[in-house]
Amino acid sequence: MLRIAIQKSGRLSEESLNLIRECGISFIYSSLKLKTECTNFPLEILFLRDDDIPGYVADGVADIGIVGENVLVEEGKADLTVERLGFSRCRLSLAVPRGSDYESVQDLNGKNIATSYPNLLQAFLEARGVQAHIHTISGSVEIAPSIGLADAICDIVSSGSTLISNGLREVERVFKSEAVLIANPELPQEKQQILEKLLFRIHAVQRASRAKYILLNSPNDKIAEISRLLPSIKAPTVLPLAEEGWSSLHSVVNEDDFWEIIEKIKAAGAQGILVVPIEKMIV
Ligand SMILES: Nc1ncnc2c1ncn2[C@@H]1O[C@H](COP(=O)(O)OP(=O)(O)OP(=O)(O)O)[C@@H](O)[C@H]1O
Ligand SMILES: O=P(O)(O)OC[C@H]1O[C@H](OP(=O)(O)OP(=O)(O)O)[C@H](O)[C@@H]1O
Ligand SMILES: [Mg+2]
Repeated sequence: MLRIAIQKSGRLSEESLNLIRECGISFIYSSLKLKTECTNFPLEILFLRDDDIPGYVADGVADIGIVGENVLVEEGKADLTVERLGFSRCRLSLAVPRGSDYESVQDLNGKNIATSYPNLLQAFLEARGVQAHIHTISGSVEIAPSIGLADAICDIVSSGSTLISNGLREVERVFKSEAVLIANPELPQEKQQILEKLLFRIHAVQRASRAKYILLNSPNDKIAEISRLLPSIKAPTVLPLAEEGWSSLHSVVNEDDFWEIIEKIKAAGAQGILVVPIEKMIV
């Protein structure tokens, strides 16, 4: 049985649970239970505070875990990373009171900065030759300037609305983060095999989430041209339509390139274009 540690309650929790579910793994979830065994895969889930996850994985209390890169790097455990997961994207930023005359990072020399990420902040300031006083606090960092605790803050930003609500202005980006899967580097072979099975499923889910299945009708004399414009796993599928001279083309396109491809194939004569989500994708 492989043990995975995920955040009990917070910004990582829902998507961590979703990822496990999308891998076809079932479990009984109750917000009061701190541990659950999956029913159809050799996995046990531990629900923990996110800050504790890198330490537990490094010590082998949990075999693998899901945590924000910001916490992982802050704790000096980046080498545990196995896979970037693409959710809970955010940044660690420096912010100052909105009315402040801040111009460059040098203005922070000698200033007090409140943060929950002293190591990441120290490394950022050191690289720019800035010496500031770092006050480490564990939460509600955005309140610090308004209660006279600090001149600036360094905290997680996503939409920026917490900064705005607290009269702050983002001035420097210190670190970019997303959720990552981490693993103990010395897993016994049986656990390593379970991890590989899990990774195989995660890759299928990730690939599918970026891809769309596309179906379209094409005049037979345009099949070659449209096929050249369509990316695919191997080559597009071509099926005859009930109407003479027409075929249906099926393929897989990446979400990022999607609109550009649609424009081109439409111009080349494609009609009746349907785009549908893909649940799993194994290549
Ligand atoms: N607003 C946000 N948008 C996207 N991701 C975020 C956001 N805030 C935080 N994160 C990411 O999610 C992680 C967990 O954030 P959260 O605010 O739930 O942590 P926490 O309050 O320290 O939780 P815990 O109680 O488990 O210690 C962060 O370390 C960061 O990687
Ligand atoms: O830029 P925004 O979209 O406003 O998000 C940023 C906020 O989100 C996180 O806190 P969260 O809401 O998770 O609460 P917490 O303080 O309990 O961690 C983070 O610590 C910021 O305060
Ligand atoms: Mg925490």
